[in-house]
Amino acid sequence: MDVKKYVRDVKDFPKEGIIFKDITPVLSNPEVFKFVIDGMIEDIKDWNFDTIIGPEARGFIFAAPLAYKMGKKFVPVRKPGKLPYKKISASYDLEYGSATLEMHIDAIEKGERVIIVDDVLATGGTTAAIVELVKKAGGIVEGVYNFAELSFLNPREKLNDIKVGSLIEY
Ligand SMILES: O=P(O)(O)OC[C@H]1O[C@H](OP(=O)(O)OP(=O)(O)O)[C@H](O)[C@@H]1O
Ligand SMILES: Nc1ncnc2[nH]cnc12
Repeated sequence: MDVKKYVRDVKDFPKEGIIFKDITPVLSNPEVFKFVIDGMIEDIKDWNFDTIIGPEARGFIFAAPLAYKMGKKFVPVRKPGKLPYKKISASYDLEYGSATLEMHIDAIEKGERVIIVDDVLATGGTTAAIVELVKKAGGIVEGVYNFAELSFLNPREKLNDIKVGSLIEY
């Protein structure tokens, strides 16, 4: 299946000069969404991890079904002020601005192996910030896996020697 047919380019959103990859046509077609989730699982089935971290908001859409189907623990990383308990935080730049992400202080145990799952890997800023959070908590990043990767923005440069995979690449 040509999954890219279901990703819509929206010019100048949310800022002039950005071509936004709109995933809603993937989500509105149950057959395509199933193909995508199953394909993502197939790609990472041999990775060695206990836990999937998903960043708010679009990361949740892919990370949670993967955690459910693979029988793994799910950890949400959220925008500031959303998590109720004690938190650790990291700030970062992304394609269209800068932001802070938070994770519960007890979300990950020392030595726990985690992967980070998101919809789009663009500059890599979001993922690099989550790697920092996992390291602060004493966890080990097994790898990073995305629905779509914007390789023309060179996100892997920010992620050094971390294993990176993506279902589709631009
Ligand atoms: O690689 P980067 O340059 O960091 O960009 C990728 C991030 O940007 C988007 O999230 P956004 O912060 O727009 O939030 P949303 O999921 O709530 O829409 C996307 O879902 C990724 O998490
Ligand atoms: N161009 C883009 N499209 C969709 N999500 C993004 N997150 C960062 N850059 C993006």
